[in-house]
Amino acid sequence: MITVQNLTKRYGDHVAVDDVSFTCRPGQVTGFLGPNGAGKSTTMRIIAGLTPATSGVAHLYGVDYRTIPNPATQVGVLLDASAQHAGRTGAEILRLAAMTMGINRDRVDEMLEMVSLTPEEAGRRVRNYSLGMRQRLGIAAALLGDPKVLILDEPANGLDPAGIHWMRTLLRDYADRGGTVLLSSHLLHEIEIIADDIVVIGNGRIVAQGTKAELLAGAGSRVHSLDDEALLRALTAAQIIARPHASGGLDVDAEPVEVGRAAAAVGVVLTELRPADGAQLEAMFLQLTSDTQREQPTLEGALR
Ligand SMILES: Nc1ncnc2c1ncn2[C@@H]1O[C@H](COP(=O)(O)OP(=O)(O)OP(=O)(O)O)[C@@H](O)[C@H]1O
Repeated sequence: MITVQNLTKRYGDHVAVDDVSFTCRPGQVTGFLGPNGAGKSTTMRIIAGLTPATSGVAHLYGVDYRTIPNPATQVGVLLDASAQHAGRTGAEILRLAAMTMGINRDRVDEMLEMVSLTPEEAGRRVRNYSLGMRQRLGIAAALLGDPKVLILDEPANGLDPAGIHWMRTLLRDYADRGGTVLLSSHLLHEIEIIADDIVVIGNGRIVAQGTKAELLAGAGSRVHSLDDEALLRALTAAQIIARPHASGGLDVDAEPVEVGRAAAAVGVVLTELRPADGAQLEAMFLQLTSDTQREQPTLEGALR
């Protein structure tokens, strides 16, 4: 369980984290979303005892990280996969960590196998690792002490699609066994699939939080039919707002059952009907953080 209460971090005049409060529940994956520079890493660093807060508290099971004896056996942290000693091999890094934690070295081989680093790769120096291999090693290090809480900053960074799928399964399994996961990611689709709870931060302030179901409730439907024009007319007649989607079909501000009813009433054949997905989280994210998004420069100048 992670409890963050009225957390503020100032760097000089700059407020990086501004009165932030949220809770991460055991058995759930909490997705932490926000644009670049929103304050995600700073918040996670404070929770993991690496940066002092200016005010407010960040507690793990009711206590400050820095007061936990042998914290790596309670809290697994992956904040920067490139922060490992580049001159050591993956296996050496894990063995040293196991020694520091006072845990059995057999666990190192178990973890290497779990993150799919082969013995040959584990014997290579980390400076020669790809980003995805570093992430796998970082995840192995975070899980080494069999902690109850995981704090992961952009763990999917650099992983290939199979790696992302693997991580998703791993974290789901971990949470299902009662673990608490706080996970930041820029991959909104990933968060949409894996997170149970979502916290959105913009400019250091929380702009939304809740269960994924709450935040995406009423997100509407995506529908494809053999006659979208007739369907659009039928929906409009039923006072349901709908608009054509850029890649075909319609986005509808109503639940699938209402769309199906309107289509059935006019005999339009549906080829696909489902609750709106990832695009909806993206729309929510962009809307909630619109004040804090950077301007997107056009390519005009660059292409000249
Ligand atoms: N040590 C520091 N000194 C001064 N400013 C800092 C320091 N660390 C972070 N900041 C500032 O605090 C703000 C929040 O940074 P943070 O790294 O927490 O954002 P983030 O949400 O993790 O961003 P990203 O998605 O780009 O990783 C930024 O404006 C950043 O420049």
